[in-house]
Amino acid sequence: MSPQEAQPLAPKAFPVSWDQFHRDARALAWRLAGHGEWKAIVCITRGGLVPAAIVARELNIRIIETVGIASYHDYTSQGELQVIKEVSREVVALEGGEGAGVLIIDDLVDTGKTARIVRDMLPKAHFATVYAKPKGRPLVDTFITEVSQDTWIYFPWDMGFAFQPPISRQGND
Ligand SMILES: O=P(O)(O)OC[C@H]1O[C@H](OP(=O)(O)OP(=O)(O)O)[C@H](O)[C@@H]1O
Ligand SMILES: O=c1[nH]c(=O)c2nc[nH]c2[nH]1
Ligand SMILES: [Mg+2]
Repeated sequence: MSPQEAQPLAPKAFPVSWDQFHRDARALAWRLAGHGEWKAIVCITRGGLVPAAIVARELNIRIIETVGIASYHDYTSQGELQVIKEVSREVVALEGGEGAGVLIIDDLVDTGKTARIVRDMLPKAHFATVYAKPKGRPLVDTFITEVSQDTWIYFPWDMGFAFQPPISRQGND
């Protein structure tokens, strides 16, 4: 089901283009560059894959691990969180364990439930997202843009070009 067909989770829309996403993810890399050397990235799939690729390229990080968490269904509701793939033991054990020297990356933090689970897996890691909503913000160490809790962020990989009716025709049907 598309977000248009479904009853959206939030009334306000924040559409993000590929250009804007690339700029924001690069801005995140600039901010993280001041924190020293990262031994590895753990990206939260699937949304964390794209920002992780951009940050890894900018900061020359070569060890990229994934943790798979899913919770949102059809863009309409958040169900029970499912851990689909755990972090490998090798990455947990880096730098003495518990995620020290590890950078966790996701596209956004919303309620913070996903972030909580991954933080508990890697309590010493640094958690970074491109976007943050107020409820999840306390769980993130570094982010770029905050949007309000009643905003739904539309990522470029979820969108395509579509005809827009003229403003004069909208709401007149
Ligand atoms: O802060 P929360 O309320 O937990 O929500 C944030 C999470 O929700 C989205 O992932 P989703 O579960 O939709 O899976 P996906 O990354 O595979 O799209 C997003 O990529 C974050 O990982
Ligand atoms: O595409 C998305 N946009 C959002 O605002 C959001 N919040 C949780 N999960 C999300 N996925
Ligand atoms: Mg996700």
